[in-house]
Amino acid sequence: MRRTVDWAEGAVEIIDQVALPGEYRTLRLRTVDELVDAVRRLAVRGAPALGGAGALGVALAAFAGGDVRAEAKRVAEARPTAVNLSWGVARALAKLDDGPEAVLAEALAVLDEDERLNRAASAHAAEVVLGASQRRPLRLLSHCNAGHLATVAWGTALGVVWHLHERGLVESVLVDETRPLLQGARLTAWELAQAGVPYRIQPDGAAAAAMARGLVDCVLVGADRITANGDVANKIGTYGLAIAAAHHGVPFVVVAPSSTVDESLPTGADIVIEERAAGELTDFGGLRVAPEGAAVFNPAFDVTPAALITAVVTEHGVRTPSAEAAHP
Ligand SMILES: CSC[C@@H](O)[C@@H](O)C(=O)COP(=O)(O)O
Repeated sequence: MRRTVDWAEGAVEIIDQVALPGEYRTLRLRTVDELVDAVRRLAVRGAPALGGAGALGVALAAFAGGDVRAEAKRVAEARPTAVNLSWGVARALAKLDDGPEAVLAEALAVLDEDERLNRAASAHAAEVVLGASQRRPLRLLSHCNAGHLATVAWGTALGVVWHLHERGLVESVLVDETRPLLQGARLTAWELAQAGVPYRIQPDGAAAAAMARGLVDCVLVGADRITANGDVANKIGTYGLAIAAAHHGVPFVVVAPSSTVDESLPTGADIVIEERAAGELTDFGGLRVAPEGAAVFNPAFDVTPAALITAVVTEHGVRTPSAEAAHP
Protein backbone atom coordinates (compact mmCIF):
# COMPACT_ATOMS: atom_id res chain seq x y z
CA MET A 1 0.00 0.00 0.00
CA ARG A 2 1.24 3.55 -0.67
CA ARG A 3 2.22 5.81 2.21
CA THR A 4 -0.69 7.44 4.04
CA VAL A 5 1.03 10.81 3.76
CA ASP A 6 3.78 11.75 1.30
CA TRP A 7 5.29 14.57 -0.75
CA ALA A 8 4.47 14.70 -4.48
CA GLU A 9 5.19 17.45 -6.99
CA GLY A 10 5.40 20.26 -4.46
CA ALA A 11 2.29 19.19 -2.52
CA VAL A 12 1.37 16.97 0.40
CA GLU A 13 -0.38 13.85 -0.87
CA ILE A 14 -2.62 11.93 1.53
CA ILE A 15 -4.90 8.93 1.34
CA ASP A 16 -8.31 10.52 1.92
CA GLN A 17 -9.53 8.70 5.04
CA VAL A 18 -12.93 10.39 4.96
CA ALA A 19 -13.71 8.65 1.66
CA LEU A 20 -12.75 5.14 2.90
CA PRO A 21 -13.92 2.41 2.76
CA GLY A 22 -16.28 3.41 -0.06
CA GLU A 23 -13.58 5.00 -2.18
CA TYR A 24 -9.78 4.70 -2.11
CA ARG A 25 -8.43 8.02 -3.39
CA THR A 26 -5.65 10.48 -2.73
CA LEU A 27 -5.82 14.24 -2.13
CA ARG A 28 -3.14 16.80 -2.97
CA LEU A 29 -2.84 19.54 -0.34
CA ARG A 30 -1.05 22.55 -1.83
CA THR A 31 -1.40 25.13 0.95
CA VAL A 32 -1.20 25.26 4.74
CA ASP A 33 -4.92 26.12 4.77
CA GLU A 34 -5.73 22.92 2.88
CA LEU A 35 -3.49 20.87 5.16
CA VAL A 36 -5.01 22.30 8.36
CA ASP A 37 -8.48 21.64 6.98
CA ALA A 38 -7.59 18.03 6.11
CA VAL A 39 -6.24 17.48 9.64
CA ARG A 40 -9.36 18.94 11.26
CA ARG A 41 -11.70 16.87 9.04
CA LEU A 42 -9.64 13.72 9.81
CA ALA A 43 -8.87 13.21 6.11
CA VAL A 44 -5.43 12.54 7.58
CA ARG A 45 -5.50 11.24 11.15
CA GLY A 46 -3.79 8.97 13.69
CA ALA A 47 -0.89 10.25 15.76
CA PRO A 48 2.13 9.10 13.71
CA ALA A 49 0.48 10.11 10.40
CA LEU A 50 -0.16 13.54 11.93
CA GLY A 51 3.55 13.77 12.75
CA GLY A 52 4.39 13.27 9.07
CA ALA A 53 1.66 15.66 7.94
CA GLY A 54 2.86 18.30 10.42
CA ALA A 55 6.45 18.12 9.18
CA LEU A 56 5.34 18.32 5.54
CA GLY A 57 3.06 21.25 6.43
CA VAL A 58 6.13 23.22 7.49
CA ALA A 59 7.75 22.35 4.13
CA LEU A 60 4.66 23.75 2.35
CA ALA A 61 4.95 26.94 4.40
CA ALA A 62 8.70 27.21 3.82
CA PHE A 63 8.36 26.97 0.03
CA ALA A 64 5.48 29.51 0.09
CA GLY A 65 7.59 32.07 1.98
CA GLY A 66 5.91 34.53 4.35
CA ASP A 67 5.83 34.06 8.12
CA VAL A 68 6.78 30.39 8.24
CA ARG A 69 6.86 30.24 12.05
CA ALA A 70 3.28 31.55 12.29
CA GLU A 71 2.15 29.07 9.65
CA ALA A 72 3.92 26.24 11.46
CA LYS A 73 2.12 27.22 14.65
CA ARG A 74 -1.22 26.96 12.85
CA VAL A 75 -0.34 23.47 11.68
CA ALA A 76 0.83 22.39 15.15
CA GLU A 77 -2.40 23.63 16.71
CA ALA A 78 -4.80 22.09 14.17
CA ARG A 79 -5.53 19.31 16.70
CA PRO A 80 -4.33 19.40 20.32
CA THR A 81 -4.06 15.86 21.71
CA ALA A 82 -1.66 13.84 19.54
CA VAL A 83 1.81 15.12 20.48
CA ASN A 84 3.22 13.78 17.20
CA LEU A 85 1.68 16.71 15.30
CA SER A 86 3.62 19.43 17.15
CA TRP A 87 6.66 17.10 17.33
CA GLY A 88 6.71 16.72 13.53
CA VAL A 89 6.29 20.48 13.08
CA ALA A 90 9.17 21.20 15.49
CA ARG A 91 11.47 18.70 13.74
CA ALA A 92 10.97 20.35 10.35
CA LEU A 93 10.98 23.92 11.72
CA ALA A 94 14.40 23.36 13.30
CA LYS A 95 15.84 23.34 9.74
CA LEU A 96 14.23 26.63 8.69
CA ASP A 97 17.48 28.61 8.76
CA ASP A 98 18.94 26.18 6.20
CA GLY A 99 16.18 26.89 3.65
CA PRO A 100 13.07 25.14 2.29
CA GLU A 101 14.96 22.20 0.78
CA ALA A 102 16.46 21.41 4.18
CA VAL A 103 13.02 21.64 5.81
CA LEU A 104 11.65 19.23 3.22
CA ALA A 105 14.57 16.83 3.68
CA GLU A 106 13.90 16.73 7.41
CA ALA A 107 10.18 16.14 6.83
CA LEU A 108 11.02 13.27 4.47
CA ALA A 109 13.33 11.85 7.14
CA VAL A 110 10.37 11.88 9.56
CA LEU A 111 8.37 9.86 7.02
CA ASP A 112 11.19 7.34 6.46
CA GLU A 113 11.71 6.85 10.19
CA ASP A 114 8.03 6.33 10.86
CA GLU A 115 7.69 2.97 9.11
CA ARG A 116 10.99 1.72 10.56
CA LEU A 117 10.06 2.67 14.14
CA ASN A 118 6.51 1.32 13.87
CA ARG A 119 7.80 -2.02 12.56
CA ALA A 120 10.27 -2.20 15.44
CA ALA A 121 7.74 -1.16 18.11
CA SER A 122 5.13 -3.62 16.89
CA ALA A 123 7.69 -6.45 16.65
CA HIS A 124 8.62 -5.87 20.30
CA ALA A 125 4.93 -5.70 21.21
CA ALA A 126 4.22 -8.99 19.40
CA GLU A 127 6.67 -10.71 21.76
CA VAL A 128 5.01 -9.02 24.75
CA VAL A 129 1.60 -10.28 23.60
CA LEU A 130 2.90 -13.82 23.08
CA GLY A 131 4.38 -13.74 26.57
CA ALA A 132 1.22 -12.34 28.16
CA SER A 133 -1.24 -14.86 26.70
CA GLN A 134 -0.76 -18.61 26.34
CA ARG A 135 -3.56 -19.23 23.82
CA ARG A 136 -2.64 -20.00 20.16
CA PRO A 137 -3.82 -18.73 17.79
CA LEU A 138 -4.73 -15.44 19.48
CA ARG A 139 -8.03 -13.58 19.63
CA LEU A 140 -7.24 -9.87 19.75
CA LEU A 141 -9.34 -6.76 20.34
CA SER A 142 -8.65 -3.45 18.58
CA HIS A 143 -10.01 0.05 19.19
CA CYS A 144 -10.06 2.98 16.75
CA ASN A 145 -7.60 2.60 13.86
CA ALA A 146 -3.95 2.16 14.72
CA GLY A 147 -2.99 0.62 11.39
CA HIS A 148 -1.19 1.65 8.23
CA LEU A 149 -3.66 4.51 7.81
CA ALA A 150 -2.93 5.99 11.25
CA THR A 151 0.81 6.09 10.51
CA VAL A 152 2.92 6.94 7.49
CA ALA A 153 3.17 3.18 6.94
CA TRP A 154 2.75 -0.20 8.68
CA GLY A 155 0.83 0.78 11.85
CA THR A 156 1.31 0.39 15.58
CA ALA A 157 -1.33 -1.79 17.30
CA LEU A 158 -2.39 -3.27 13.95
CA GLY A 159 1.32 -3.59 13.15
CA VAL A 160 1.38 -6.21 15.91
CA VAL A 161 -1.44 -8.03 14.12
CA TRP A 162 0.55 -7.98 10.87
CA HIS A 163 3.60 -9.49 12.58
CA LEU A 164 1.55 -12.19 14.34
CA HIS A 165 -0.55 -12.94 11.25
CA GLU A 166 2.63 -13.52 9.21
CA ARG A 167 3.45 -16.28 11.72
CA GLY A 168 -0.06 -17.78 11.60
CA LEU A 169 -0.74 -16.77 15.20
CA VAL A 170 -3.94 -14.72 14.80
CA GLU A 171 -7.30 -16.46 14.99
CA SER A 172 -9.36 -13.28 14.68
CA VAL A 173 -9.67 -9.63 15.68
CA LEU A 174 -12.68 -8.11 17.38
CA VAL A 175 -12.91 -4.58 15.97
CA ASP A 176 -14.55 -1.90 18.11
CA GLU A 177 -16.61 0.20 15.68
CA THR A 178 -15.31 3.31 17.56
CA ARG A 179 -18.11 5.80 17.90
CA PRO A 180 -18.78 8.41 16.79
CA LEU A 181 -16.58 8.55 13.66
CA LEU A 182 -16.25 4.79 13.16
CA GLN A 183 -12.51 4.56 12.58
CA GLY A 184 -12.78 0.88 13.57
CA ALA A 185 -15.72 -0.09 11.38
CA ARG A 186 -14.55 1.97 8.40
CA LEU A 187 -10.74 1.84 8.50
CA THR A 188 -9.53 -1.02 10.71
CA ALA A 189 -12.02 -3.45 9.16
CA TRP A 190 -10.91 -2.31 5.69
CA GLU A 191 -7.24 -2.88 6.52
CA LEU A 192 -7.86 -6.30 8.07
CA ALA A 193 -9.92 -7.36 5.06
CA GLN A 194 -7.11 -6.26 2.69
CA ALA A 195 -4.62 -8.30 4.72
CA GLY A 196 -6.87 -11.37 4.90
CA VAL A 197 -7.09 -11.35 8.70
CA PRO A 198 -10.42 -12.73 10.04
CA TYR A 199 -12.31 -10.06 11.99
CA ARG A 200 -15.70 -9.14 13.41
CA ILE A 201 -16.90 -5.58 14.05
CA GLN A 202 -18.61 -5.07 17.39
CA PRO A 203 -20.32 -2.06 18.96
CA ASP A 204 -17.99 -0.40 21.45
CA GLY A 205 -20.41 -1.34 24.21
CA ALA A 206 -19.89 -5.06 23.50
CA ALA A 207 -16.19 -5.08 24.41
CA ALA A 208 -16.65 -5.75 28.14
CA ALA A 209 -19.18 -8.49 27.38
CA ALA A 210 -16.75 -10.11 24.94
CA MET A 211 -14.09 -10.18 27.66
CA ALA A 212 -16.58 -11.58 30.18
CA ARG A 213 -17.32 -14.41 27.74
CA GLY A 214 -13.61 -15.19 27.44
CA LEU A 215 -13.41 -14.15 23.78
CA VAL A 216 -10.40 -11.84 24.09
CA ASP A 217 -6.78 -12.89 24.73
CA CYS A 218 -5.28 -9.41 24.50
CA VAL A 219 -6.38 -5.80 23.89
CA LEU A 220 -4.08 -3.85 21.54
CA VAL A 221 -4.30 -0.08 21.15
CA GLY A 222 -2.18 2.82 19.88
CA ALA A 223 -1.64 6.15 21.62
CA ASP A 224 -1.90 9.86 20.95
CA ARG A 225 0.26 10.98 23.86
CA ILE A 226 2.10 9.07 26.58
CA THR A 227 3.13 11.11 29.61
CA ALA A 228 6.29 10.67 31.70
CA ASN A 229 4.49 8.50 34.28
CA GLY A 230 3.09 6.16 31.60
CA ASP A 231 -0.48 7.45 31.36
CA VAL A 232 -1.86 7.13 27.82
CA ALA A 233 -4.23 9.37 25.86
CA ASN A 234 -5.98 7.49 23.06
CA LYS A 235 -9.34 7.40 21.27
CA ILE A 236 -12.36 7.88 23.53
CA GLY A 237 -13.41 4.53 24.95
CA THR A 238 -9.86 3.27 25.53
CA TYR A 239 -10.06 3.98 29.28
CA GLY A 240 -13.25 1.94 29.62
CA LEU A 241 -11.64 -0.91 27.70
CA ALA A 242 -8.66 -0.86 30.07
CA ILE A 243 -10.95 -1.02 33.11
CA ALA A 244 -12.82 -3.96 31.60
CA ALA A 245 -9.55 -5.70 30.68
CA ALA A 246 -8.17 -5.27 34.21
CA HIS A 247 -11.41 -6.63 35.67
CA HIS A 248 -11.24 -9.74 33.48
CA GLY A 249 -7.47 -10.27 33.69
CA VAL A 250 -7.00 -9.60 29.96
CA PRO A 251 -3.58 -8.14 28.98
CA PHE A 252 -3.82 -4.54 27.74
CA VAL A 253 -0.91 -3.50 25.51
CA VAL A 254 -0.20 0.00 24.11
CA VAL A 255 2.06 0.32 21.06
CA ALA A 256 3.53 3.60 19.78
CA PRO A 257 6.72 5.07 18.35
CA SER A 258 8.73 7.13 20.87
CA SER A 259 7.57 10.32 19.08
CA THR A 260 4.27 9.76 20.94
CA VAL A 261 5.99 9.99 24.32
CA ASP A 262 5.78 13.46 25.88
CA GLU A 263 8.32 13.55 28.71
CA SER A 264 7.43 17.21 29.37
CA LEU A 265 4.08 16.26 30.89
CA PRO A 266 4.29 14.48 34.27
CA THR A 267 0.86 12.81 34.13
CA GLY A 268 -2.17 12.34 31.91
CA ALA A 269 -4.05 15.01 33.86
CA ASP A 270 -1.94 17.57 31.96
CA ILE A 271 -3.05 16.41 28.48
CA VAL A 272 -5.36 18.70 26.49
CA ILE A 273 -8.27 16.59 25.28
CA GLU A 274 -9.83 17.63 21.98
CA GLU A 275 -13.59 18.21 22.07
CA ARG A 276 -15.28 17.81 18.72
CA ALA A 277 -18.41 19.20 17.10
CA ALA A 278 -21.87 18.31 18.41
CA GLY A 279 -22.97 17.25 14.93
CA GLU A 280 -20.79 14.12 15.17
CA LEU A 281 -23.30 12.85 17.75
CA THR A 282 -26.57 14.55 16.89
CA ASP A 283 -26.41 13.41 13.25
CA PHE A 284 -25.67 10.00 11.74
CA GLY A 285 -24.94 9.53 8.05
CA GLY A 286 -26.30 12.99 7.32
CA LEU A 287 -29.53 12.30 9.22
CA ARG A 288 -30.48 14.12 12.41
CA VAL A 289 -30.95 11.53 15.19
CA ALA A 290 -31.01 13.66 18.36
CA PRO A 291 -33.69 16.18 19.35
CA GLU A 292 -33.12 19.75 18.17
CA GLY A 293 -31.13 21.65 20.78
CA ALA A 294 -29.68 18.49 22.39
CA ALA A 295 -26.55 19.28 24.42
CA VAL A 296 -23.50 17.15 23.69
CA PHE A 297 -20.31 15.93 25.44
CA ASN A 298 -17.96 14.80 22.68
CA PRO A 299 -14.34 14.33 23.84
CA ALA A 300 -12.27 12.69 21.09
CA PHE A 301 -9.85 11.07 23.54
CA ASP A 302 -9.55 9.83 27.10
CA VAL A 303 -6.64 9.08 29.41
CA THR A 304 -5.87 5.57 30.64
CA PRO A 305 -3.87 5.53 33.89
CA ALA A 306 -0.56 3.68 33.75
CA ALA A 307 -1.72 1.29 36.49
CA LEU A 308 -4.27 -0.27 34.11
CA ILE A 309 -1.76 -0.92 31.32
CA THR A 310 0.16 -4.20 31.01
CA ALA A 311 2.88 -2.64 28.85
CA VAL A 312 3.61 0.48 26.82
CA VAL A 313 5.84 -0.64 23.96
CA THR A 314 7.93 1.59 21.69
CA GLU A 315 10.75 0.83 19.24
CA HIS A 316 13.01 0.61 22.30
CA GLY A 317 10.92 -2.18 23.85
CA VAL A 318 8.73 -2.06 26.96
CA ARG A 319 8.85 1.46 28.36
CA THR A 320 9.43 1.86 32.09
CA PRO A 321 8.25 5.23 33.43
CA SER A 322 11.13 7.17 34.95
CA ALA A 323 11.40 6.64 38.74
CA GLU A 324 10.87 10.36 39.23
CA ALA A 325 7.68 10.36 37.17
CA ALA A 326 6.32 7.22 38.81
CA HIS A 327 6.83 8.63 42.32
CA PRO A 328 6.54 12.43 42.02
C1 LIG B 1 -1.30 4.60 15.63
S1 LIG B 1 -2.63 5.57 15.91
C2 LIG B 1 -2.89 5.90 17.60
C3 LIG B 1 -3.95 6.87 17.82
O1 LIG B 1 -3.67 8.04 17.10
C4 LIG B 1 -5.33 6.30 17.43
O2 LIG B 1 -5.61 5.20 18.22
C5 LIG B 1 -6.37 7.37 17.64
O3 LIG B 1 -6.87 7.56 18.71
C6 LIG B 1 -6.65 8.24 16.46
O4 LIG B 1 -7.66 9.18 16.69
P1 LIG B 1 -8.17 10.07 15.48
O5 LIG B 1 -9.16 11.00 16.11
O6 LIG B 1 -8.78 9.14 14.49
O7 LIG B 1 -6.96 10.80 14.94
